[in-house]
Amino acid sequence: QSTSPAPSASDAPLAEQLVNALNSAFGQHPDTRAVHAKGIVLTGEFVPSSAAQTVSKADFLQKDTGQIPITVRFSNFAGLLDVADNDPNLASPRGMAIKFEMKDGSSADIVSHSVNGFPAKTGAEFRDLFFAIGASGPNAQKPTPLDKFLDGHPAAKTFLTSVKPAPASYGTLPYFGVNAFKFTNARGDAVYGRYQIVPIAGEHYLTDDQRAKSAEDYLHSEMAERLKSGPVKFRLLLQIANAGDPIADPTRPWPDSRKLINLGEIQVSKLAPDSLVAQRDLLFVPDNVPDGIEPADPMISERSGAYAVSYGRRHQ
Ligand code: HEM
Repeated sequence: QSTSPAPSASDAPLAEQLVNALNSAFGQHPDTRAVHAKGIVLTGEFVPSSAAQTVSKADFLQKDTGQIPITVRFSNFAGLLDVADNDPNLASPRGMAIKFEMKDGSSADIVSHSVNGFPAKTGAEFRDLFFAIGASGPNAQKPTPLDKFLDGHPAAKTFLTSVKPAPASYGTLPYFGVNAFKFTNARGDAVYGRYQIVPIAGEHYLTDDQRAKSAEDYLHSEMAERLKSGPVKFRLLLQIANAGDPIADPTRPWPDSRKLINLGEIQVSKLAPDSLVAQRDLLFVPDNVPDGIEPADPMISERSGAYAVSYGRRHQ
């Protein structure tokens, strides 16, 4: 008979601790991701640019590969399936996860969200933040564990207290990969980069009044409506680090002046017939990358361990 570690046991593997920490904040629910639980699944294509192969020999970035089928999942933030799309706190940041499906059966994933930054520098810090959130319910004594955590972690405080306006559409938000990867081209030249995904329709947000009046599932119905007039398009960009830019600290965005390389166009064209069924089987893993791309920020493998644990728990 197997025994589960106590919720905050420090001798459990970090991946388990991370999911325990998320579960302490949101609860553990059947068939539900520990975080980014409510989402919609779509299919589409990625068309690599001719510049992409100058950055990396990764198979999905080669122009001569042609159009690559993709599966995309947009999501709200919280680990709760019933969070309203217009919830002012629990729905943001929004997520965009992409799976590039190669002809040989292999795949590559990008898992991004709608803020250029992160509240924690490392996996351990993320765990401590979420255990603090879990222990700071309405009946917690002041100062709460979260108050204390935020006092010592200014980046987390800024992230949690910054206003994140509700999007008009999942298709009118920019998304950011946040963690840095190393990209190597066929000549062996390497750069560090972070993904940025920019909506071709521009960025559009709701006013507070529009948000308050919008329906609980407005992002789903809006997407169905939007797709009637054609694919929803994004530009996949790579922001290139200058020497000295922080590679292993996602709380620190790189300056906007850094070089951006256009890697290609993402076209999201169709909603999956049954998102709930499709998303159950889907697992996006941040370190699922082909030859030519390597995780550079240690958080990428910490994340990947946690995603696998969450997948296991939601299939129990
Ligand atoms: C240590 C840091 C992090 C931890 C522990 C963590 C943990 C998780 C877990 C457990 C899941 C659920 C996976 C599943 O059940 O399939 C998840 C999903 C997700 N995470 Fe993270 N995450 C971290 C950092 C990030 C960052 C930096 C981003 C954005 C750049 C991000 C964006 C997302 C998105 C969009 C999803 C939903 C993926 C999907 O649609 O299946 N996470 N995360």
